[in-house]
Amino acid sequence: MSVSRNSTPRFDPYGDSTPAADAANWPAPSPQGPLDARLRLPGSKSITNRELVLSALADGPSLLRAPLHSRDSDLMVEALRSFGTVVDRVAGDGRFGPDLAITPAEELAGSTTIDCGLAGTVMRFTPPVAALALGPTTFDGDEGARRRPMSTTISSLRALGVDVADDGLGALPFTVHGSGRVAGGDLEIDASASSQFVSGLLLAGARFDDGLRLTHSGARLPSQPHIDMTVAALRARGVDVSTPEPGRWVVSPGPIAGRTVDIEPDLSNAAPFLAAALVAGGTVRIDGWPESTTQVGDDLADLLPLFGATVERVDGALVVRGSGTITAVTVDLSTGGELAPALVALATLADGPSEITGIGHIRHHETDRLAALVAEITALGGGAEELPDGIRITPRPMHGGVWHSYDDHRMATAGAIIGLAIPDVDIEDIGTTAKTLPEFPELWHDLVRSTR
Ligand SMILES: O=C(O)C1=C[C@@H](OP(=O)(O)O)[C@@H](O)[C@H](O)C1
Ligand SMILES: C=C(OP(=O)(O)O)C(=O)O
Repeated sequence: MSVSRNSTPRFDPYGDSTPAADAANWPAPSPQGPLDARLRLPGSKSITNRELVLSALADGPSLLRAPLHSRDSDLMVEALRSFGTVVDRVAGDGRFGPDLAITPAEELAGSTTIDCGLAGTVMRFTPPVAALALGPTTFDGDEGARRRPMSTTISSLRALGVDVADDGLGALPFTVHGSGRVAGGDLEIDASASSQFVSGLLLAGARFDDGLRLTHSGARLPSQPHIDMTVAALRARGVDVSTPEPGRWVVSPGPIAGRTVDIEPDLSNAAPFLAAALVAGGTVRIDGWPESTTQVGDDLADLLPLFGATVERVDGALVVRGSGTITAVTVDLSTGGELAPALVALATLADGPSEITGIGHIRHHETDRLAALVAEITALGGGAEELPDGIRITPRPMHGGVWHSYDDHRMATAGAIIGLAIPDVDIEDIGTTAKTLPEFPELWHDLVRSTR
């Protein structure tokens, strides 16, 4: 496959429009016919990183079975180790790497620097842990991480009486001067930029002297299922947490139990694979799909039929069939913004204009995803424009070219979806999928080769 370049200026969060070297680009494979794919996916990023934090804060050892091994989970492991948590790799079913045995530290120790990479879960979940540690912990991350909003984490810790030193920009880097304890109590925050501000505080709240009575007072709250996932994970470890009304959570002070947890496969990472059935036609079956789950990726079973798919749950698998025709949609995705890049990619190949709204906050994800999607789709000849709270996609004949990834795993996989249908799409930096799915290129090649 030849590497072709488009000359449309792209959205450039780095202020550096130098295109990546051709050598780094990955020719997106296209199938020879309808798919007949069957696969399993590695563990959920969101569950793995919650369970790692809870295991570090627990009053006894934990075992995470079939956890995710990726850049985001590795960064979380390293962060928790630097507080004194022991995390051992132990033999598991081996499919996607070892299990993790976690022994909490006797006392959490600060005096460390934590590399958050580009992981929202690390930068929003570990500062409250640092507040419980003794000594200063400095947080920093990738250049792109310094653009992600952190002011709610900083101001909420300060409101709880924790000393935090920053440069006043509400972003990384900053230093939490932990004193070994947090008084806790009442706290009002604005979590409209990310649900992770709520989850980070709830995860540590039971370890605060007075627990946590948290109220969200902003205009909207994205990603409610991710907060429900946090509440469920706490309850499974014996923490008394209630939600007396929407936007309010009460965590009683008390121990967090150690436990053995089977980590579910990552259902949000299923989005590009399932979307492929609609683009190429045929069937994609993902085994190990949980019967019930707090993962928002489960909503794909309701979302993909809107695009024209047939979806069935069969013997613990989710089976998606496409006819090769994709129906345009109008959908509010405020609960599942992380699914947006894959669904936007699908919409570029639909039979009419689509609007996906409720996702203004994804401007603060790994990159400004609305700007990045519009830039990359229009560069390949497609039609897309930003809305105040989302994106309008107007399908037009597209052509090959370089699809830029912006260090964003879901931008890279969105390009791969389009590349199933449009010849000569070359993905810049496919390696960025290692953030949550290092196996993506291999699994995608297997999917594309699975034609009947
Ligand atoms: O708590 C979590 O594990 C996540 C919450 C969501 O963040 P936002 O609320 O910032 O969208 C989601 O998009 C992200 O991928 C993971
Ligand atoms: C928004 C995402 O990640 P993060 O956990 O870094 O916020 C994502 O994975 O889509």
